[in-house]
Amino acid sequence: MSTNFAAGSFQATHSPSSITITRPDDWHLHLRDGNMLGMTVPATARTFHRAVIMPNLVPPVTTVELALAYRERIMAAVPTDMTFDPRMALYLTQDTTAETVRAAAQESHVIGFKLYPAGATTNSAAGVRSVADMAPVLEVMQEEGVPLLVHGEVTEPEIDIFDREKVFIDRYLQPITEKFPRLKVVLEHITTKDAADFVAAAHDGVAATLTPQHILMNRNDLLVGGVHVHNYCLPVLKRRTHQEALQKAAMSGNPKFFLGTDSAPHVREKKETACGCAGCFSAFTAIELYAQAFAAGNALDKLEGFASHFGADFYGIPRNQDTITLHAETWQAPTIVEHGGETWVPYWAGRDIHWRVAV
Ligand SMILES: NC(=O)N[C@@H](CC(=O)O)C(=O)O
Ligand SMILES: [Zn+2]
Ligand SMILES: [Zn+2]
Repeated sequence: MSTNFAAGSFQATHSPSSITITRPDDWHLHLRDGNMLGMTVPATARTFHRAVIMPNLVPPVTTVELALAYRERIMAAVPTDMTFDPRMALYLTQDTTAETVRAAAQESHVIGFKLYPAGATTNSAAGVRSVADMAPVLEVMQEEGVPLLVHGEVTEPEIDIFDREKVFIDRYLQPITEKFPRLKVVLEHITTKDAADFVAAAHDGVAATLTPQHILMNRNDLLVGGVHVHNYCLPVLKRRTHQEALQKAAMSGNPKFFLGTDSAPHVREKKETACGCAGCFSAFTAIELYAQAFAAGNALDKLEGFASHFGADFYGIPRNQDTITLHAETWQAPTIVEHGGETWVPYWAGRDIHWRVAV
C-alpha cells in the first residue's frame, strides 16, 4: 500500500528537519467510554490540548447533564503529566428542545450539537430522521450562537454510498446555510471536492474538518489488493480526484478548513470480521501523519494554521499558548494497542511515519 499523492504537484522541494507549532487541537474525536478512556484519553492528550468529544455513545449524550458527567469521566483519565480540555458535543435528536439548546449555550464545556442522520454511521440510530423538521431548533441555535456539527451523508438506500455526501449537501446543507445565514456550521470529516467547494463558497460561519485518512488516502487504499478494513471509515474514502481537492483545501491556508482526526476506535474483532465497523483509530499517529501529508505537499508552513489556529478561531476559543515540536525522523506506527484485555489495530499500523513529536 502506498500513499497516493498527485504526481508532480506533491514533491517536497524544501523540507526542514524540525518544525515547532502552537499546540494543536482535535476538533473531531471519539474517546468512547468506561475502561477504554484509560487508553484513548492519553493517546490524544499526548499532543492535543482541546478536543471536540463526539457524543455517539449508547445511550447518546443528549443533555448538558450527561455531557458534564461524561466530561468528568474523561478528566479522571487524564495522566497527571498531561493537560487536556475536552469540549463536549451534544447529540441532536428529533426530540431536542429549545430549552436544551439554551442550556447548552450557557455551558462553556459544551461546544455545540452534532447532527447524525439516523442510520448514517456508528451509533446513529437515535439521530435525526427529518432534517426539515429540525428548523425550529436550528433557529434557536442560530439565536444563541450554538454551532451545528454535521455528519453530512444521506441514508436513502437508493443513493450510492459514494454520492451520499454530495446529495446531503444539495438536499439539506445548502438550504440550511441559506435559511440560517448566521448559524455556525461545521461539515465534519469532508471527503469530496463537492464538500470542499461548498464550504469555501458558503458564508463565513461555515467550516469543515479534515481527517488524516481522507488527506492521505483514496478508495484504492481501501479496495485494491484486498479489503483493507482498517482504512474503512465513514464517509467512505473517495476517488483520487477528491483526495487531491481535500489536500488542496487543507493546505490552502483558508481558515474554513481545520483539523479533526475523527479518531474512532473499534476493537480488533469488530474490524477484522465479515461486516467490519467504520472508523480509523488515528490518535496514536495523528499529528505526525498530518505533518507527513503537509511535508509531502510542500506546505509545512500551512500546518500550524490548520492544526492549531483556525479551529480555535472558528469556535471563538483562545489559541493555545504552548507549542509542540516535530522532528523529521522515521519510526513505525504501533501495530497493535492493548488495554484492559482488549486489542485495537491503529490506523497506519506498522507503517513508516517520517515525523515524530519530541517528548
Ligand atoms: N467515522 C467513522 O467511520 N466512525 C465514527 C462515527 C462518525 O464519525 O461518523 C465512529 O464513531 O466510529
Ligand atoms: Zn461522522
Ligand atoms: Zn466521527
